[in-house]
Amino acid sequence: MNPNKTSLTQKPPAVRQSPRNLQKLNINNSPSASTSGTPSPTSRLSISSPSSPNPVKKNIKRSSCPCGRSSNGKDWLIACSENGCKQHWHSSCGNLKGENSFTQAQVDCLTKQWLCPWCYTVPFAKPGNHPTSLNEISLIEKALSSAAYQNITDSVMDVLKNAPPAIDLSSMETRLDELTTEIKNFKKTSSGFLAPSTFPRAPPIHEKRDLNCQEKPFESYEEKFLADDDLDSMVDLLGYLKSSASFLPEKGHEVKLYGEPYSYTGAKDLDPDPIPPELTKIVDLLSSKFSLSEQERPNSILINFFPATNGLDTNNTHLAMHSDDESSIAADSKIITLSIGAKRKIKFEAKHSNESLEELEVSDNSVYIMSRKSQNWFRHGVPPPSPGESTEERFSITFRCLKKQLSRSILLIGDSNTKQVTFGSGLGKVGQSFPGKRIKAAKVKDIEAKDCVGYSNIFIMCGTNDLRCGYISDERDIHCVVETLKDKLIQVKQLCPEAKIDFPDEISLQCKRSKRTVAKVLQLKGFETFPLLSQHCDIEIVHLIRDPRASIKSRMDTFGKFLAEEPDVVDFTQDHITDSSKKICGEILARAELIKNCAVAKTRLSLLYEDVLVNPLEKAKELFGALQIKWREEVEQRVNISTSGSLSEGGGFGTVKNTAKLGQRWKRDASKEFITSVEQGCSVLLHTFHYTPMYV
Ligand SMILES: O=C(O)CCC(=O)C(=O)O
Ligand SMILES: [Fe+2]
Repeated sequence: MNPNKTSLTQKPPAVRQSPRNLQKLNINNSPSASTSGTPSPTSRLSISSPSSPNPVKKNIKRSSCPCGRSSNGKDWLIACSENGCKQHWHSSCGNLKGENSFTQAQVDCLTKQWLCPWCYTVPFAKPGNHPTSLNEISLIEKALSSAAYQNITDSVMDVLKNAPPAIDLSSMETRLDELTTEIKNFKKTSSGFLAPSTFPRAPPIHEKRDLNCQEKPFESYEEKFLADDDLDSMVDLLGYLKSSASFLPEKGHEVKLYGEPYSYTGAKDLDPDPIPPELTKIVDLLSSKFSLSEQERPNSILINFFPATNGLDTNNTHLAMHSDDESSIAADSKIITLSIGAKRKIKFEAKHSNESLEELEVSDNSVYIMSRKSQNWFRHGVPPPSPGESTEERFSITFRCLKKQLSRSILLIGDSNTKQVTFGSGLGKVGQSFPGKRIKAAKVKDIEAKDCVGYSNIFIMCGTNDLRCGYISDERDIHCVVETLKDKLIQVKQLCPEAKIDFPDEISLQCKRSKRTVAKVLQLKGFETFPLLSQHCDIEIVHLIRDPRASIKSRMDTFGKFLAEEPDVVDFTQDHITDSSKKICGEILARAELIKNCAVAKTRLSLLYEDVLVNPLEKAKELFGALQIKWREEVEQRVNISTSGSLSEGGGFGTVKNTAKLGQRWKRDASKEFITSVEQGCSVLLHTFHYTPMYV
């Protein structure tokens, strides 16, 4: 929880410093001129009332509001930024209701390009320009109805009221720089981050890097394992291998491999022989005795031969400390070792602390079992006998379950967006060539490093839900999410150093070619602080707006059954759809307004999702143009390929879609009752962005 939450709703102090081009009423010095020049039509603040009268300006003093009244110092007096105007207005007369909740920095930012009711012109396009605009009614008229505007204004004020107090931007900037470097470094090396600096909020929740596990260094040990007959045939096989010089030397011992090729550090290229009948019999015995499934059945057998020593050269009979942590060994399998010959000690140690653990003394005809997972926490080895100590020869026959394609194994840890990815065999499933599984983690805190053990590729796809939460109110909360994710990634990296780890770019992505950092933000609460941020960062905003009937349907389908688990999700039961839709649309409109008014952002662009789906190439070019990114042939090909497939290609996560059909799918899937409820709740948004209602 955000420890500062309560302070966010506190009333601002009674005495405030006057911001640039703002003055308290009754103070008579003239305002400083706006520095922003004439804004483009799309950058105009549209929360002023367009139906205000247009009184003659001449007789009104510039330092006082056209209403001619005093607000006794309770209201801000705001100067219009239009060069030829510069008229001052009480914020409430200028339809900036609730302005007392503004922090000074917010007022400063918002008023840079504020246009008063006299100068403001409507930024919306004429009806008929949008492909979904089928009727000829004057949408402008509808959009300009004062009720609609009041609704928007209220939404904006709602958001602003919950805005955080003014932040020490210089320290925030430092922290942001650090964070950018941290993310860059982490992406590059997938290792250490900088220590958190003095960031002006309660420190992020640093979860304990808990690398403890439920695994034991070895699971079981059993003596007198083979019956006499099986033992005799094993001894015969080992004698034959020795006499036929079949073992290949390694440091401190010799080896012979059967079955699936097993490669490990320090191994010469071992050319395996097929598993002989004597060993197949033992594999059968192990499988039934330890109830191994077909997926865990050993298919690779490595025999180690430890020569005898009379105590003179004890270093010729040992196996160095190591872990059998190769990704080719099935994640959930067991490593089983049968010992034949002299009694020897097996040493274990904890990898992350280097602590030595209890030794296991293995005798002739005994079996000990280690889990594959335990290999990421523990090392094991066969130490040489003490100098002067003599020992007879020993063989260890080690059984493993290997699969070549496991070197591409995948663990997908993700939120509900990933639930469509299914592993296994068959059409539409991932698994034939990329075996693996999905583990649910709705939020970053749910990521468990121990789940990653044994997988070659780890995809972590969650974070969106964290950013949507009610307690996210500004950048510092986002930092907390980033810090938690960072901690989790470090844990995973520590535990699975060999695994390739990838995580979503919901939070940030570096584009080297265009030298930009891209942040994809989904319904981010606290977006209103972006104007503040953008004073210190070079910000370009692309706002993608989607038909609320489609997006609410999609949210309902995704979260419908997660309501209890994710309390921040709005209520989508039929009786509440209208209210929930109203709330969602209010937030979207408020965000649209804030983006439009973010005077300092270099570029602001609004795109309708449906337009992008219908004309992907044209819209992509428009986007590249607006952001001044060079259009390239490869991009054109990419857009064409990914937007002209069949609708279902690749399933929900496919990267090829027939986008033209996609945008209209909600009409097929949603009921009339549902659409009607959403249209009732979203009438303002539908009209504002020229979506044609079906039933309301
Ligand atoms: O000989 C033993 O008991 C251990 C063998 C082993 O660790 C290995 O083959 O990887
Ligand atoms: Fe081993």
